[in-house]
Amino acid sequence: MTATTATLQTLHVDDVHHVVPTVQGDLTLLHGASFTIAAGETAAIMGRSGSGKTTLLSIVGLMLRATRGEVVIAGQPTSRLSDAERARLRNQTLGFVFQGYSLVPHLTAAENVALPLSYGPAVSSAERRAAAQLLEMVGLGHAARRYPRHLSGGEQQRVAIARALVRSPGLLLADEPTGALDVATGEAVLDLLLDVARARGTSVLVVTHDEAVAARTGRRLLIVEGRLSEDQAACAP
Ligand SMILES: Nc1ncnc2c1ncn2[C@@H]1O[C@H](COP(=O)(O)OP(=O)(O)OP(=O)(O)O)[C@@H](O)[C@H]1O
Repeated sequence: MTATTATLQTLHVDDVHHVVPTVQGDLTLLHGASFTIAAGETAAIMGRSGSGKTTLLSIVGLMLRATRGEVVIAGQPTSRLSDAERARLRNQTLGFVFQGYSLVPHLTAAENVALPLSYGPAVSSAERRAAAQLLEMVGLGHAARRYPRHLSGGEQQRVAIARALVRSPGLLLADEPTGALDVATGEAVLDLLLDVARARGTSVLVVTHDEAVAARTGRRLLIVEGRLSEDQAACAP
């Protein structure tokens, strides 16, 4: 891969297989998944419950090692990296949004957004300002001092989105980000996530089984029993 293509590809997944041992013998959860996400691209991974979506997202998010295949993030092949190197790359290049918000209950909204900054080098005043700005961007500047228990589900997910973007990741990974919200709130939160990510040039890979969520992204990948393909039906006129 040349340096130019590497910088244009936020993510390259090459022939990823994942096999887990079970009492009945080895179970293959992923059968050679391959795809590329370009810089600034938004895509959805769709599939039924149990098809392997979360397994694939965990591998892309460097939380799980694939049995075979390669995941290249921002031009960096990851399969041979140590756990510490993978953790560093994850903190530098990836942001995460989950269904359950996963905010720290005893920290305010502003403190939750700034939390990822504390994992790296000392926080600069510019980074603190950026965290405050992000809270404004998700429409919660007025709620900076509130604790998660005093925010609605939609508001908590907006805080989680701001937190995921605070270190300016190249790629945002979202696993069923609207799954715990009612339809209207979910749509508003997803639109916000995509708008804020686009404004910052961040690629987005969202796992969902919701057609309405997938329709808002630029591209759909379909996973059926661990086999991934482009969703051609979605591309049809
Ligand atoms: N470590 C494991 N050992 C055995 N089976 C596993 C393991 N991890 C996942 N599975 C199984 O692999 C399949 C795929 O799981 P995965 O969580 O990736 O599916 P999913 O598409 O995200 O499902 P959902 O939409 O319900 O969250 C499921 O049948 C799950 O039970």
